[in-house]
Amino acid sequence: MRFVLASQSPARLGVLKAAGIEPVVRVSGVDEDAVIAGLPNASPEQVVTALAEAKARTVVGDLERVEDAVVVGCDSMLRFDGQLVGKPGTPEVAKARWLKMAGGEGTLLTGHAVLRVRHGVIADSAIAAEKTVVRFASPTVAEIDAYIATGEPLQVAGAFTLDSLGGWFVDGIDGDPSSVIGISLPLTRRLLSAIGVSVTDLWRSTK
Ligand SMILES: Nc1nc2c(ncn2[C@@H]2O[C@H](COP(=O)(O)OP(=O)(O)OP(=O)(O)O)[C@@H](O)[C@H]2O)c(=O)[nH]1
Repeated sequence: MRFVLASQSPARLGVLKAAGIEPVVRVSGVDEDAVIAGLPNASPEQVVTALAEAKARTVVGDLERVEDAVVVGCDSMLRFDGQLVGKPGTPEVAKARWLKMAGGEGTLLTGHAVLRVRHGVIADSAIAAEKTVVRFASPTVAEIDAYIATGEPLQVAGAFTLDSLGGWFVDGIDGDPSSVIGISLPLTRRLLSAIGVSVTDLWRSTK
């Protein structure tokens, strides 16, 4: 069975490979702003699951010659201070966010879409969001500036990482750590089971 990760995220790929999966990567290139614009009254969970599903569905057409595949799409955003935010985009936005985040907490939501695809046709799907509460430390302004200068915060949802430089500034989490990094292993296991796939079988499968 082919396992297709519809994401450019090196972190998602790393989590899956460390957990015994050898995904084929197919970047969806979905216009996330366009999807969000079409969801004016959606809840945060609805936004991240809609984005995850859009990403997964986008790559299905490439699989016409594949008899049996699983396609996984994900999307991560941070709910903080009453807002749902993705990547900061600029150093200025990253700094403004960190000045607010320091000493506080937010909820990192990751939407997951798991599709069963046979010869390019979606045979089954399972979609859900995982939530992890993140308690931020209180870095100094100089530490925030140094962190932003590395460029890392600009590449990630919520302008922080758990497993890289940002880890110095996270006091703790309540919930699934893999979901914060980009893909929840326990939730993905449950979604795979819902479409008739046992994750342990995937450990032995090749690309
Ligand atoms: N390493 C790491 N990456 C994180 C963390 N939190 C969020 N990210 C990354 O931030 C990015 C969130 O943006 P998304 O829009 O979900 O995904 P993307 O990177 O744009 O890639 P696509 O799935 O192709 O859209 C993902 O690459 C996540 O892996 C973290 O704690 N650690």
